[in-house]
Amino acid sequence: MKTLLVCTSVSHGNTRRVAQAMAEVLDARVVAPDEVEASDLAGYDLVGFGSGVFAQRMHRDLLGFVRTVPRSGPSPASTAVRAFVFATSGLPEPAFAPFTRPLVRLLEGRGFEVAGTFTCRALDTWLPFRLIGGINRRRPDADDLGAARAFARRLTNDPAAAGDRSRGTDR
Ligand SMILES: Cc1cc2nc3c(=O)[nH]c(=O)nc-3n(C[C@H](O)[C@H](O)[C@H](O)COP(=O)(O)O)c2cc1C
Repeated sequence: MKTLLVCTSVSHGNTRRVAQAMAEVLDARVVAPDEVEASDLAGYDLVGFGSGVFAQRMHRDLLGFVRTVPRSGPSPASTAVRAFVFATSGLPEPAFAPFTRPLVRLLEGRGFEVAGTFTCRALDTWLPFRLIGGINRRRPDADDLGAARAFARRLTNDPAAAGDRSRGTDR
């Protein structure tokens, strides 16, 4: 299964660490949005999209990249490419408004079949938290990365994992 992970990780490299853990399982390459063209995505069976959360939203570079994919999908000739979304955040994800939901909808509008989402908490030094040395220090930790690997494994084992939603270690 040819897999690519597109990841924007600008604050502490938190999401990149999660991406690397998934990439090991999926035997995938991890790239930043400016290292890939939207049309390249048609050549993959599975594409993961991940970033940190900023002002309640996933990173604008990642969202902007997905918007460059035509509404008809990465390639008019291709069948739907499977995708998944992953995010790291300082604060817990609100159940009523998942951080990943806008990107999932954007991807679905661009012809992707979204197989699941993964979120976990991670070091956050946003202004008020910087005063106390940040929150979630040392995260993502071994449990978080283990949960990321398990999520990736489910994507390989179960091609019909549609709707799989993992909140990582949920703590
Ligand atoms: C300017 C700024 C704004 C942030 N806004 C939020 C937010 O709204 N909600 C949240 O849960 N975390 C927020 N965070 C924390 C980041 O989402 C978290 O640190 C994330 O793991 C960063 O990922 P990265 O290191 O891969 O860029 C913010 C961090 C910064 C620096």
